[in-house]
Formats: sequence, structure tokens, C-alpha cells
Amino acid sequence: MSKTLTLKDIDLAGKRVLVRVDFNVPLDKETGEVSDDTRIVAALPTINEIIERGGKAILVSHLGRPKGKRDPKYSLEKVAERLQSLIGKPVTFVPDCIGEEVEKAVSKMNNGDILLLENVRFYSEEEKNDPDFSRRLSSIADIHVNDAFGTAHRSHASNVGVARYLTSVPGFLMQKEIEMLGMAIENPEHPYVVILGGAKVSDKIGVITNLLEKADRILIGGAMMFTFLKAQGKSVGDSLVEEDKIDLAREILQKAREKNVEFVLPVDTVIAKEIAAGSESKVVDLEEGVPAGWKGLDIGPSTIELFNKKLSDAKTVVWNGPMGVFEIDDFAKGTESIARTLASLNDAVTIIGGGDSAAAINKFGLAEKVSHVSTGGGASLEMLEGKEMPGIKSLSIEGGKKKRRLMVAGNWKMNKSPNEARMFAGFLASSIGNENAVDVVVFPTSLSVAGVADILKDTSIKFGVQNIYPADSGAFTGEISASMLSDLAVEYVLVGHSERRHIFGETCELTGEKIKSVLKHGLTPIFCVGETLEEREAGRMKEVLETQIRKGFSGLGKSDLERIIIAYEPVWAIGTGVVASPEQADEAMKFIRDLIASLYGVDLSESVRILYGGSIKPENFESLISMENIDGGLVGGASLQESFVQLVAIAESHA
Ligand SMILES: Nc1ncnc2c1ncn2[C@@H]1O[C@H](COP(=O)(O)OP(=O)(O)O)[C@@H](O)[C@H]1O
Ligand SMILES: O=C(OP(=O)(O)O)[C@H](O)COP(=O)(O)O
Repeated sequence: MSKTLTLKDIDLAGKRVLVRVDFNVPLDKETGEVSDDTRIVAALPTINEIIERGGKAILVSHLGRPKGKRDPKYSLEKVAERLQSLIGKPVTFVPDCIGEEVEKAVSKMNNGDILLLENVRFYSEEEKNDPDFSRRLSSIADIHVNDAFGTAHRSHASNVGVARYLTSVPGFLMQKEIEMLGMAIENPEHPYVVILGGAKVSDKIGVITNLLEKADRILIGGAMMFTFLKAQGKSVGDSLVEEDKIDLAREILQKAREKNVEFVLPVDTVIAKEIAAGSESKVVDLEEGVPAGWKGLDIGPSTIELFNKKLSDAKTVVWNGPMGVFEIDDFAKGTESIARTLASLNDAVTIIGGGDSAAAINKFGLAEKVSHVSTGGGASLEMLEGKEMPGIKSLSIEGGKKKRRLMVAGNWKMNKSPNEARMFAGFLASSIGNENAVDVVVFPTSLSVAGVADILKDTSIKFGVQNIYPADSGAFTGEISASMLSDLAVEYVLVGHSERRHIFGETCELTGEKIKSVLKHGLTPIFCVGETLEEREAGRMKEVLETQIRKGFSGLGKSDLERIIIAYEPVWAIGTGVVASPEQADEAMKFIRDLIASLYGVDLSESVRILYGGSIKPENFESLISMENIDGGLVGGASLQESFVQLVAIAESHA
């Protein structure tokens, strides 16, 4: 049975750790200072664990909803100041979350340092979960820790997208939320009592429906109660009722009866004519009903007594939604009483949903007296509804198949003049959409890269060079270096292609030096390995691959490996029209993956992407990429024609 990796399973020393926290905290409207630092405090154990074990903590969060634009009102600068005073260590605030300034700040980090990046929602790509943005975010790190439970119901780049490129493990807060809420949903100890309140039935219908399957009692407070009471024919005066949910309320009451779930509604309520402090208020029995012109704004004393009785023997309690307008003291008694009752239930697991329920518990200073106060309102609600949580589903699992992002790469080799290359790049740009679920990369000749870069710059199609020499500059006639490529925004470099090895005599050692140079300049190597027909027929395929891998990777650490893509290109299938069978290809690539597992660990072997190369065509590509160990293709001849677009479409259908 595979399990989610945890922070304890990961070697953190020297690692650049991208930590997704939820620092979406309220800021004081006048001073801009943090007015409630609960969520910052909740992240401290994870941050301290990382820096105490020698990691470099690079924190990323959103704040508010700035709609993809830079807005000082939503800056995390003040949050960085509060974090620094809470953690008692310097926190460097970086006024961006991707790009040169971030890369420079990360490169200057020492083990144990803390960076907080600027609001990730200043980029619209965050909420779109844009793959390129996810890749850029993950490129500054070696591992991803997701401690943002409050955002776990969102599928965004910084919590979900990056998990395609980095191993992603839960932080301590995320782990505790999953354990506590997961227990309350899957395996609660009985009697199991759920208390629901807040404003609207429509907000909580999912929770009620889901928990009717598990709970023994459901206690209803807040404004929600009036929709149920009206469904029972009681008069509710001017209380907050969702008229369009009355039938639904009746159905729920009926379902509760069928399932033998005690559905407990208030028996009295505190009413007032205005929702304002100091307005005249009184308690009415709900059998008599709320008089016209009055609103029910809290549960009454008899209801408090009734609810306390229903809670007295509970073993598991979940509370989501205040019992009344708790923001105003006149109508906070119900909420405060329930909070105090839960705090007194020493034999029960007491779990508070996030949002206003958490605010209420904190308001009465009772957070330490309950088992768990969730840091996510919407997130805990959706989890209690049994909805899938993208920010949890994306976590890496041990031994399980981690979905790796597919790649289709076109190696143009020595084909297409610069003008022909520009023309063909223009065709690709117009034929391949920008919202790709797979990575598309082309490798023109070095002569054509600048022109192709210009054509592709506003598309999602990436590009690279077919070879480099491992020096940064010097007397190497005809060669180019990795250090020159940043001028052209090149991201990928083919290294060790079989033609470099067998036509130009490149040794494994030279290939290894090229890989180091590519990594040094922040580029992504596509490291080609493969055996010749003679070697395969002599039964030496594995020996040859092992030699090439070990020599190519010599001196590289896990963090380097996380940035490398491998291409298995059996020499006998390159340019010969003979394609490896899916089984042959998968066998070789499984061997490579197992070798990486033995050298660098399971989680890395699961996340490294391995492409197949050798006579790929639209008619054989589908069967290849459906294999367990094949994450795409390094395409030769077929990348020079329109068939390349078909290959991308095939990969998209598999993403
Ligand atoms: N009887 C009531 N009448 C009007 N509003 C109410 C009543 N009881 C609670 N509320 C309001 O409901 C709001 C919280 O509802 P909701 O957002 O659903 O809670 P949560 O965030 O905990 O899920 C609070 O602002 C509170 O003032
Ligand atoms: O505050 C949050 O949600 P919550 O108010 O439901 O707890 C989370 O930070 C998610 O924010 P979002 O609802 O803007 O995605």
C-alpha cells in the first residue's frame, strides 16, 4: 500500500525547499499590519523543521484576491516582518515570486536561511495553474513542501502545479489537518456529533449530506436554523431564511429520519429588530415563533442546554459555523457556550472547521483546549463534504505511480536553414495551442535558435540547442557554450546524443562535463543514452546504459537529478525506421529508473522524466507513451514535418 511521503522521509540538508504556506491573513485596514497571525504561527513548526535540518526555506503564499495584478494592498511584506518577529530569525522578503531577483536571492541563501516571496497571486498564471509558471516556480527549488491546508481545495500552480516537477510532501500543519479531518470523515469514534451554523444552508448542504452517512447527531444553529424551522411550518419573522432551500431542508429532515440520525433544531432564539449592538432583544420559544419585524440572531438558553446535553457523551465532535451573529456580543452567547462546552469535553476529539468557527474559538481564547482548529474555512468544509482536495491529491506517494508531465521534444538535427526554421516555427506556433498539458520543445540548429526563439517567444513552445561545449568560452572553434544561451532564453540542451557519441567520438566523461555546465547555467539537460545494435545483440544493453548513466551523473547530487530529463534512444532505432517495441523501450527505461532509484532513492526515480527516442511516428507514438516508464518522446525526422503537431496532440490526449 503506497503512502504519502512526509517531511521526515526527505533529506533536507542543503536543499532549496519551496514551502507553500497559507499566509492569507487579515491586515489592519489603517496600519496594514497583520491583525490575526494564527496562520503564520501554524506554519512555524514546518519552517523550523526545515531550517533546523539545514534546508533553505523559500516560502510562497497568496494573500487575498489581487486578480493576477501587482497590488500593494495585498503585499506580503508586512507578513514577512511578523514572521521574522514570531520565528526569531531573519526573514528576507523578495518583492517577486519568479525571475532573476528571486534566482539571485535563492543563490545567496545559506543552509537555514528563510526567504518569503511576494504574493504569488500577483501573477494570473498562479490561479490558472499554468504549467510554465509552475515549472518556473519549481526551478528555484529541489523539493516542495505543501503546508497550505487553507488552500488545499484550490488547484493552483504553487500548491498543485509544482508537484509535477518536484517531489511534494506535506508540512506538519497539512499532515495534522489531513489526519484530524480525515479521521472525522472516515473513521470517527461514536457517538459522533456534528454542529453546523453560520449563514446559509446552501453553504453547508454538502457537509450535511456527507455527514448524514456518518454522524449520530447533527445540531443546527446560526441563521441556517430558520430555513429548517420554516420548513417545519414554524414562524420565523424577519429572520434570515433561504426561501429557495425550504424544500431541500424538508428533504434533509426526511433523510435524517430514514438514516436514524438525530437532527436537532433550536427550541428558542434570541431576537432583535436590528442586527446591531445595544438593540432591544429578547428570547422567544420557537413553538410560539418569531414575531413579524423581529430577527432571530442567536440560539437561546434552552437550546444551549439541549445542545450541551446532546454533546455530553460525544466521542467525536466537528463544529463548522457560528451559532449566532457572534461578532456582536449581544448575540455571541450561543457561540461562546458551544465553544466552552467543546473545550470541556476531555474524552472527545473536538475539531473546529476554519473560517468564522475558528475565529470564534480564538475570540474566546479556547484554541488550546480543543483537539484541532483547522486553518482552512472553505478547505475544511470541502473536505467534510468529501470533495477531492487537489492540494492533497498532488502530494507525492512512496512507491506509487507519480504522474509525470509528458514532453514531446523535436530534434531537428542538421536540417532547416534559418529562414526555413523560422517558417516552420511559425507553423508550429499557429498549430500548437498555448494551454498545453504537456511540455513541447524544439531543437533547431544553433544557427537558427535566435530566429526560432523570436517566433516562439509568446507561445508555450520551448526551445533548446542540440549540443554545447563544457567551457564557458575559449579556443574551441565551432563550439558554443551554455553560458551564452541565457541571451536567447534557451531552456533546454541536448547532451550526449548518440550521433555526438558515435559520429563525433564524444566520451561519457565529456558528456558528464557537459551536463554539469548546463546545470551550472540553470538550464535543463536532456541527457541521451542508448546502446548500439551490436551491444544489444551481445546482451550488453544494461551494462552500456549503466556505464553511460553512472559516468554522466558522476559528481551530481539529488538536487541536480531533479532538474535533468533523460532520453533513452537505442542507436539501432535512430534514423533507421526500426522502432523499439513498446515493451523493449519500457524494459530499458525501467532499468534506467531502477538504477536511479538505487543511486538516488525511490522518490527521485519516480519523478525523473524519461523520454523515448528512435523512429517515432504518429502511428507508433500512442503505444509508446502509454507505457508505465515512458514520459514522452525525443522525435527526430517526424519533428521536421506537420506530423510533429499530431504527436503533440497524441501526448495531450494522454496527459
Ligand atoms: N442568526 C443569524 N442571522 C444572521 N447571520 C448570522 C446568524 N448566525 C450567524 N450569522 C452569521 O453567519 C456568518 C458566518 O457564516 P459562515 O461564513 O457560513 O460561517 P463559516 O465561515 O464558519 O463557515 C457570521 O458572519 C455570522 O454573523
Ligand atoms: O482564506 C482562505 O479560504 P477560507 O476563507 O475559506 O479559509 C484560503 O486562503 C483560500 O483563499 P481563496 O478562497 O481566496 O482561494
